[in-house]
Amino acid sequence: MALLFLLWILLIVAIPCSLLLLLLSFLVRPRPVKIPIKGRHVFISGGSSGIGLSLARLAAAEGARVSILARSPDKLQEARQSIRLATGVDVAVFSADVRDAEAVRRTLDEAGPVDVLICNHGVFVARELDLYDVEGLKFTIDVNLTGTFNLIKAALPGMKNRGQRGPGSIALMSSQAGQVGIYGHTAYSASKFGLRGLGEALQQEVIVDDIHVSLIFPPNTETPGFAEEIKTRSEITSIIAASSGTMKADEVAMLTLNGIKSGTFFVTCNFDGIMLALGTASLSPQRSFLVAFFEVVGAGLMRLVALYYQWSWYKTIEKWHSQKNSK
Ligand SMILES: NC(=O)C1=CN([C@@H]2O[C@H](COP(=O)(O)OP(=O)(O)OC[C@H]3O[C@@H](n4cnc5c(N)ncnc54)[C@H](OP(=O)(O)O)[C@@H]3O)[C@@H](O)[C@H]2O)C=CC1
Ligand SMILES: CCCCCCCCCCCCCCCC(=O)[C@@H](N)CO
Repeated sequence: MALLFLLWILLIVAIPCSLLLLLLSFLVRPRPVKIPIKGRHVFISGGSSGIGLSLARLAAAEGARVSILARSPDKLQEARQSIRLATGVDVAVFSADVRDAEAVRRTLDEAGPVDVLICNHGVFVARELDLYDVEGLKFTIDVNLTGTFNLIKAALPGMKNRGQRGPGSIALMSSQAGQVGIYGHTAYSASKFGLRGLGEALQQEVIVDDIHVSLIFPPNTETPGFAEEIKTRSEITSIIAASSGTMKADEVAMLTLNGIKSGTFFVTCNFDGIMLALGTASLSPQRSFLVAFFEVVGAGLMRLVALYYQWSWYKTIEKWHSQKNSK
């Protein structure tokens, strides 16, 4: 009897799964790639603080030639000093506002050809849309989205003419708020969702140049920017964003760099991020047939988990408003 049961399991589970794995190992595109960091030019925007500073320190420690860009010259010098103290490596610093396309172009010309571009800069002021002024909405989109276009546009010619310097990478620092809309983050989520469309389209355009795109999706991360954000954001934003916990900048940086090195398109940072990636896979590229397997077999369950989170969030919103109205 037990033997029959085992045979039955083999027939209806193991064989279809094996066939699916075989099919996916043929289908997944683009093909897997490894991106070296040692001896390569890694250019990091927003590299003077938070996740970007951790990334710069990590890349320098791994033997990369590192350039960091940000607006404040003082913060850049402090960052340069802290990286030198931590790694003994002297990084190049460039002061420019990513919204200024001409300044970004001049910066990338001066920095020289880039092998790994990490578009990490970002601003995030959480506020309900009707309390946001138009300038504030425009500022968020201009920095987070248009600024990223400016960086890629300026870096791409040099990246395409790398010669025999191996595969290149363009990494876009998104957020879990770029996978699901978050209360109080209308402009921010719009800007981060925009990075996904940019990344998916760009990967199709630059695969021929052996350039590989990664999108990074951190949860709340302990950084100076986050410290500012939590001072003013709504309680609802805090409750919803807390669904995925809070990570350290060094942890996110290590996962980011590992994701870039392994050519991963969706780089997740925690278990909630893995569920989010499975739940939002849609038509995104996938290089790993194993991850593709879980995307295929897990899609239905992830939708159920997502509906639970939506139920929980709308319950929170309803409760918050009823408490506010009862005061
Ligand atoms: N912290 C978090 O909870 C999370 C952050 N992220 C994302 O990670 C990235 C880094 O965030 P985090 O480390 O927290 O941010 P920080 O505020 O700590 O650092 C932001 C960096 O970006 C630079 N920057 C900001 N605006 C511009 C601009 N217009 N031009 C050039 N550089 C600019 C800042 O330097 P300067 O001000 O001198 O220009 C600074 O170096 C962002 O894209 C953010 O959206 C994603 C998920 C969670
Ligand atoms: C399919 C099932 C999904 C289950 C998991 C859902 C959890 C989502 C939580 C979203 C948290 C968003 C944090 C944004 C952090 C951020 O970017 C701001 N701090 C500004 O930087």
